[in-house]
Amino acid sequence: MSVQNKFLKQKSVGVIGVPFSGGQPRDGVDQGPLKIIEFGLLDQLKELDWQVKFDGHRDYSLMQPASDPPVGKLLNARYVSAVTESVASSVSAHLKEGSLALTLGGDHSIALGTVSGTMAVHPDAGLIWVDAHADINTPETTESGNIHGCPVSFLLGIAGQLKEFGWVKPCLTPDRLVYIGLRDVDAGEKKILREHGIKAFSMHEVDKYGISKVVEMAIEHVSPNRSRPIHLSFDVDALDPTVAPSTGTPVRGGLTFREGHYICEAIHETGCLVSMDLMEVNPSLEDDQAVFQTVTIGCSLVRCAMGETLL
Ligand SMILES: NC(=[NH2+])NCCC[C@H](N)C(=O)O
Ligand SMILES: [Mn+2]
Ligand SMILES: [Mn+2]
Repeated sequence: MSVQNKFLKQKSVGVIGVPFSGGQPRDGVDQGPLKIIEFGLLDQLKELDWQVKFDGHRDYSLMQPASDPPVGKLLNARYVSAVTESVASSVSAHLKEGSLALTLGGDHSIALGTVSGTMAVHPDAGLIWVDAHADINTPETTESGNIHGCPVSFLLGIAGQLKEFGWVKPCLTPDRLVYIGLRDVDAGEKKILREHGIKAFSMHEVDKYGISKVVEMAIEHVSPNRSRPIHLSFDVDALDPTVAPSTGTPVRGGLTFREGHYICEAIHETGCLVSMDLMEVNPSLEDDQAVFQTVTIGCSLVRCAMGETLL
């Protein structure tokens, strides 16, 4: 059974490859989008009857400033800011045309751009963040200084005013955010989640209620009665490292293959998905078999979110 999307004008998708790794220290995650496209994702989406518009892999390295000293603890702040600002306008452009926006990372700092771009067009959209990590550190709480651990705090407007990120508008409210898959949350992040009353289903809740109940509750939270558009930001490290090994910050005890796919299938069934990120696939980590496995799963997660069914 195919599901009609309530918020798209046509069954078309704009695909944005963001070969960027500046939000964290490990090289190779910038090769994620190239591998995913090489693996045939665009043809796979065409087979699902999507009209596919691929922006090409932009060379964001041209945006790297000659000098980018730390801003407080934050590393590569100017570079991350410039790249994500540009990603935001790419995402907005596709959404304004009535297409779905699909962004392939790259590290998760890129979601600062994708979510900003989505909210610019759909200001009431809900955000489902599937990840082992909450990525909600502020410039104050971050221990690593890696901005891929911080995008959500910027989106919520709790990161404080940094002139380097002057373009970022607080576009997200705590009631339109939900997490699935958390299991490695920093002490400062736990405090933020608590203080802002942010809904989060950690692996504990996945064990307790099962994935179908968790996803149902998560969807109902951000899009009551399927009333709001949904942005899905999927960090591949939400999956267990035995399932998706090639990623920069793996954490054991993650989602199974089916749990990850179930999330995407259920979100497709809402008919509300307008924007999706697939982040943190790093094809330079682990052996060829592991890379193949991770890239394959990345593609199948996207296909499921875009309507592939088992029957
Ligand atoms: N997108 C990710 N993989 N984030 C990992 C973040 C890890 C840690 N919480 C940090 O702030 O650095
Ligand atoms: Mn993560
Ligand atoms: Mn993440």
